Amino acid sequence: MVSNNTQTFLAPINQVFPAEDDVNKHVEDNCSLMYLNEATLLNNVRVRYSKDKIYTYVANILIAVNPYYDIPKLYSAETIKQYQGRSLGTLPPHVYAIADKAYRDMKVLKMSQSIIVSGESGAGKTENTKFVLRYLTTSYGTGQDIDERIVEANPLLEAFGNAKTVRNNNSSRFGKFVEIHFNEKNAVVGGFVSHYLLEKSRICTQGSEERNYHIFYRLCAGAPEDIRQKFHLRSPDTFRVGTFLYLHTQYVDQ
Ligand SMILES: Nc1ncnc2c1ncn2[C@@H]1O[C@H](COP(=O)(O)OP(=O)(O)OP(=O)(O)O)[C@@H](O)[C@H]1O
Repeated sequence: MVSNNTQTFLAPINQVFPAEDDVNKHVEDNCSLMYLNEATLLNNVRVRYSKDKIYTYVANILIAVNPYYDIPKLYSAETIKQYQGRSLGTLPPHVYAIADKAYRDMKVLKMSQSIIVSGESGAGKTENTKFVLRYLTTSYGTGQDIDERIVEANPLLEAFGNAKTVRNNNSSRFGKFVEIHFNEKNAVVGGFVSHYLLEKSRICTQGSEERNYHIFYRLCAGAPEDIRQKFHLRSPDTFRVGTFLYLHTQYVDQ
């Protein structure tokens, strides 16, 4: 017999798991839960999310919930400073803490480090990857052009490889392997992005409620006159898709 104060119902014993009495209590690391099962883990993440604490650890893995709005100061310059050089777990869970751990491990172990970002469409992978890049270039850059160039390459890549889908207005339709290169003094000196499996079919056809790659609409809206003439650019509503396939291929190949 299970009771949640308002309702009592019967459940098979193999579907009933122990939980703490106070369902509003939350912890920064799921490993610290008194009872660890799927329900307590999800409840912990849910309670934290309701308090704008979108990050939770499972040891040195970070769970991020997409808040779909800008949480004040969560990614501010002050927050970046706070996380610099701090061990995982000394401050509230944050994607900056993961970035800093990777950086410190690279320095100490003198080995390349990888951060794997995974999740369903719209989970926040692209945004969190950008926060990691911003953190590393701001904290450990040389203060030269290259820092900004690494961060500012993203809008360009997104123009050609991101599109509106029914699940995400800015869905990445390609896989990305982002490298950040450091010199012997452990300062950021470069970057390299490899891309995989661009969804090329989207250039010709999109499902209803979905769109072509952002660059298509940007060109239709603001291309210089010579490009407008060359590719017969008009309003996107009247555009015949075949022409754009040629245009997109030309730009991507450059
Ligand atoms: N930490 C965050 N704070 C505020 N908004 C966020 C955050 N993470 C994600 N979002 C919002 O959610 C949207 C979708 O996130 P994002 O594009 O990162 O998902 P994704 O996992 O990369 O999806 P896809 O696999 O479709 O590319 C973003 O455009 C942004 O509006």
